[in-house]
Amino acid sequence: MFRRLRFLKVPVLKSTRCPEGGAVVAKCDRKPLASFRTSSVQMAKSKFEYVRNFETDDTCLRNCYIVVRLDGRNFHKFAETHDFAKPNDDRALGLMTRSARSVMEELDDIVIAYGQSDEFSFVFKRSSNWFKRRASKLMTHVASQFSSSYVFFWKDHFADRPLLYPPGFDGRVVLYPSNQNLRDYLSWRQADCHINNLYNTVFWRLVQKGGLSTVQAEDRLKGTLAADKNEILFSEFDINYNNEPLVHRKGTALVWEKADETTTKQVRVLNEEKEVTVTKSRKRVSAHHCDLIGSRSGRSTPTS
Ligand SMILES: Nc1nc2c(ncn2[C@@H]2O[C@H](COP(=O)(O)OP(=O)(O)OP(=O)(O)O)[C@@H](O)[C@H]2O)c(=O)[nH]1
Ligand SMILES: [Mg+2]
Ligand SMILES: [Mg+2]
Repeated sequence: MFRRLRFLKVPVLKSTRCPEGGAVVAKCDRKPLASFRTSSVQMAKSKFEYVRNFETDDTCLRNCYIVVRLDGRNFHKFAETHDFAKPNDDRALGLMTRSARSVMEELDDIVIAYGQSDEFSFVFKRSSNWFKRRASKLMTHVASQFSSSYVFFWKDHFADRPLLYPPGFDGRVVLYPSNQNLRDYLSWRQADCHINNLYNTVFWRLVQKGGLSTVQAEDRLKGTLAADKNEILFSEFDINYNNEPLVHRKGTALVWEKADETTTKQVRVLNEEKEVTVTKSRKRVSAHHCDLIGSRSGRSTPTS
């Protein structure tokens, strides 16, 4: 440490006694501290400043939707370690949604978010100039707000299950220049939700109720189409896949919606206390489990 200081030629401070009170004061045996600061500031502006040029410009192209997608790191293991229910754990899905809601409420310009399994996508409006559209700033703010919320709200969703280690989420930024591209992106993520959920629903039925081992269930489902899986569920387990919970089949979309909030207030009118009701229209994040794209009338009723 001291060797490093010597190398940097930092002035060495010596302690000395005040003649009056005996207090220890610092004394510099080279330049006064103020002049050292001035010269180091000058150096930072001149000699060292070139290092800034190593930073790459990651400004997102204007006029595009900016999508930040997060995905849980090694959540296969995380789900096993924390005994997530198979194939869907509603506590875990609720916690993902709670964390995504926090991202939307705390950060600017997110118009819609969509999540399923261990992932969530956040769509920034095309005109957003938040953090000068710098991809790294946007992505890291989303990832850190989401991760800290996931840990912060864990106990609200897993009351009797302690968090055993800190989870992590990776992030990526993708730009979509047209409405159609964005619609297709969201459709793609929702199709992924559907395909995985159908597979997982049949797979775990075969294991949990059908008495197959995981290897046998995998073999049974090899090469099957969606119609075959629906048929197995219906004929062997009396399950109509279309009646499975929407949140599992469609994932969760978060959007801003206006809602009226009514409060009561005490006011003094002509020296008399009166109670009045005040209604204000506020924007709040609401969750939907529906077809994101497709029939315009396919919107389901909000669940929260
Ligand atoms: N049991 C259970 N597991 C879940 C649930 N949600 C997510 N998972 C697990 O999380 C995994 C998410 O898949 P991926 O994101 O592709 O894989 P990963 O293990 O997170 O690996 P990386 O994302 O590559 O780090 C699933 O395969 C499940 O194992 C759930 O509700 N219940
Ligand atoms: Mg993952
Ligand atoms: Mg995933």
